[in-house]
Amino acid sequence: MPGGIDPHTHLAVEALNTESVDDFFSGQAAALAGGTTMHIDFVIPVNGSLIAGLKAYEKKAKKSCMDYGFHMVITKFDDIVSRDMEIMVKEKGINSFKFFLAYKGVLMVNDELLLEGLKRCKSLGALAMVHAENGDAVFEGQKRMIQLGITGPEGHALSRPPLLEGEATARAIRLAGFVNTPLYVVHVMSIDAMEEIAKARKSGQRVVGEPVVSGLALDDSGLWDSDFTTASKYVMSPPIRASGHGKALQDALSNGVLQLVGTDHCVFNSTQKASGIDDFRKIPNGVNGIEERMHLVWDLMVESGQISVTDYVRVTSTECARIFNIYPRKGAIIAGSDADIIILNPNSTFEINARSHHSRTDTNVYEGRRGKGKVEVTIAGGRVVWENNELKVVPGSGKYIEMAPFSYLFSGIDRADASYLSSLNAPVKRFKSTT
Ligand SMILES: NC(=O)NCCC(=O)O
Ligand SMILES: [Zn+2]
Repeated sequence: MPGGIDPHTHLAVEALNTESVDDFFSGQAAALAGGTTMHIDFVIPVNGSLIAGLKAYEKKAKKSCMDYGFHMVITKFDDIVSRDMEIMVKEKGINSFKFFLAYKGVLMVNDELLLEGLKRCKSLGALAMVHAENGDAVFEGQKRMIQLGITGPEGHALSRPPLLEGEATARAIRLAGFVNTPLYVVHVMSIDAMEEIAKARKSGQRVVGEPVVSGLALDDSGLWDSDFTTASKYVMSPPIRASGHGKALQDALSNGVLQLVGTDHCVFNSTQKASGIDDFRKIPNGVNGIEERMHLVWDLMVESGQISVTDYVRVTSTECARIFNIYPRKGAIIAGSDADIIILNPNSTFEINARSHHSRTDTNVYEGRRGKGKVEVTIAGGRVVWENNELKVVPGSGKYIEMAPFSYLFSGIDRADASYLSSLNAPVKRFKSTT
């Protein structure tokens, strides 16, 4: 089958945080060992400059051992950002931008900025992505937990409940509908958010919902573990939810309400996580998943009979290639496409643990998990890079994949705009009556 494409990773963020290029490569090695042959990574601008941000990331990525692409994060909006967004799309091969509705005072954008961003994305044919949690309310929830004396990792989940994810998802969807531009909701973690996506899609709105493997496979019980190292490894945002949400997200993936599976892979080791030992607000957010995604999605969804093998290929590879406009170069095994191929043995078993995984991080949120369906061979660009449990990666062999704007999600948007305009019956030509 075609190699996996992970639409949502933060390997470069990890490497920037630790100033260690090795962390970027260890994440990539993990990806290849897990059957993912391309990842799309988030670039967070340095000092608000998209161009400087991209340069910093490009430096890290030079010795990449696998194919990769970039999304770009927008944290402010002015004429310079607007121009830089155009450069990113027209010259740098970036066709999506992420807006954080959470992380108040750091990355969060308000509705005015989100609207400006949505309009700019639409004009460039770029896909707007949202991290959907109400950051103002999260801030309030965090204060509430601290006042209650809840300073440990469980306070993270308690301070940002599903309703805040549902609210922000609904708001982003409505604003994207108002602008009439496609919207991609990253890391959908709750029933509340999923139901907003279901409603919008039913009405015909172009909304893509991305569950991540942690949201599908885990529940929040780990956050209540009495060992801080164990509990803190599960801290990510939106939080891993109470039991019941994961199964609902699985159902939504199998019935088409949600379209593709990402990881949001963004790991911090236990020393980094320990910076929040006295205050959950200081625990860096993020969990692993890039090595586990293909295995766990197979085991959870195919082995259990919830989706077909064809649907597995769609949600782990093909749909991502189509949304980010790189199909059929990626996401397919046909003449002319890159020879990114994996062999997954459905009868072979896997067991996950931090001792044997390929990321440099020292914990794994799936520790001890066993299942069926193991990637035995990974071929990237026609070269075997993983076989007999052995990695054969060559630094520098990975290519930067440019992604063109105006994916299929934009087709017909202009006609919908035209019919909206003709439906207005305005402006009304008026005369002023004389009395
Ligand atoms: N999700 C998370 O906790 N970490 C990565 C950054 C983000 O996507 O919010
Ligand atoms: Zn996010």
